[in-house]
Amino acid sequence: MSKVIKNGTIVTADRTWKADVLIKHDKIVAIGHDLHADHEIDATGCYVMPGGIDPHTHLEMPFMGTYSSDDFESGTRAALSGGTTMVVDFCLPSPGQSLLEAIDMWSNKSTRACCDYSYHMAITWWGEQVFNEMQQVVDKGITSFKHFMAYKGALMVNDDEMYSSFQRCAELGALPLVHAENGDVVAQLQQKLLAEGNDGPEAHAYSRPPEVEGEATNRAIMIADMAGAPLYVVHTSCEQSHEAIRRARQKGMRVYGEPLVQHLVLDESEYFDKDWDHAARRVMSPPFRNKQHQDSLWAGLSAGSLQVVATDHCAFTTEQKRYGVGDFTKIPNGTGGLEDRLPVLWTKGVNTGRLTMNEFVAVTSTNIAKILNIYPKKGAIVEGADADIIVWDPEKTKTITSGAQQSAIDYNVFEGIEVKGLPKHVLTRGEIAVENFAVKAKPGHGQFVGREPHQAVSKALSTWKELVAPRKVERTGIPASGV
Ligand SMILES: NC(=O)NCCC(=O)O
Ligand SMILES: [Zn+2]
Repeated sequence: MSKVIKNGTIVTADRTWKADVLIKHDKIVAIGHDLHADHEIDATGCYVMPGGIDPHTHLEMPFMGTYSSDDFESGTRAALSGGTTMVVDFCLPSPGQSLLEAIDMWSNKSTRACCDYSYHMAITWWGEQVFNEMQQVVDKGITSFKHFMAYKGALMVNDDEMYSSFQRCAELGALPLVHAENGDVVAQLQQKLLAEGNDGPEAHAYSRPPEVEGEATNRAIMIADMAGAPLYVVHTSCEQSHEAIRRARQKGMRVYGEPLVQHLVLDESEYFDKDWDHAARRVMSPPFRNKQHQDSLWAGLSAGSLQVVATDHCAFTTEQKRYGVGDFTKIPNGTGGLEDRLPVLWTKGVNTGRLTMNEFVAVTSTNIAKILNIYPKKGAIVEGADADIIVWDPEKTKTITSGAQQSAIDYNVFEGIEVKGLPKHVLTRGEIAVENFAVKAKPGHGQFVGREPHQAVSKALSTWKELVAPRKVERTGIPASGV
């Protein structure tokens, strides 16, 4: 069946204009005037934008002795309800486990996804098997690899492993990702705080100051540069980390930074709430920061030194958070955010003048589609693109409350925030998943999106690496050895 979106204003990362959008099956087939189809979607007073892409989610993730509570069904329903039409989750092999086995496990989990999805692969250990399997992982369309510099004794990799993995990424044209926090320093600070009797959720923030993030970000950038690889820094939360990214980009390095909507909007005072549950529900790594850091992140988005706003959606119930009563290091790290990312960012970004509408589209969709090499299939309103489209009503308001959310957990870190600007209709590859603000997502509709290595970036980096490679100087008249 064909569909046409009529009377709306199209907003993309580059421009804003009036036109109708014609959809056949799962694709956009025409953009123009006076287009007609079997089914008409009225977009009067609305903006028509590419569906959001959240490149950082953890659905049903085994972590800190439990599993994150949203699975691919509830997580992607939550995503669609807030205008996100694609998520990128993580295959997480346990130390020693085959990467290919981890892909099979995640493929079994994702069968009921309501929107399209892709994966990053986490590098949780290093060895010949991992080195070899990385090629097969890339061949299967997973072209980005996450490295945890934190979570010592669990997921953390050391510099030696990271350098080897980044070099392998460079060979394969893959993109390394880092969770940048100095895990050794964090582990020592945690023990010190506990020994001093600081066992509450506020100690989580004390144990992860911005310096541990700035140092790790800078280290990862330098290691990636030496390996000849680009670098994507996930959940950039502070000026120290942003500064390292900004400096690297000014030097011409291909480094990308991703703040989360939570870090942009929620600050460290959340951890000092008298209510233990309130504070623990907001425990995530890196932790929320103060207003100066938030200002730095907002500035980075409009200046272009930071490119993407994600959520790192990793939702735990209150009961799960209570595993850490008496020892903050046992509170499962992670917060939700998938369904609120776009409405909160629009309200706090576009409605305040911090972002233009076009910048909003860039940081929620188009930039990451380009970085992940899936543009313009995703992240664009052009003929031939997947019909992942939001019809956005800028006047619609709601107060965020956990009682009305799609996510499976029992609270919402944005509880009580009034948003203005919501998705009225959402299409996922041509299927209507939200109609007049009502969620109609279909489990099983989502498909895996395979990705190709980014040839242009890897060609540029390998050409440069070859030009500056060490070369033996051929000399005449070498003196005799002095021995
Ligand atoms: N960020 C967080 O606290 N939890 C999710 C896992 C991770 O990405 O670190
Ligand atoms: Zn992380």
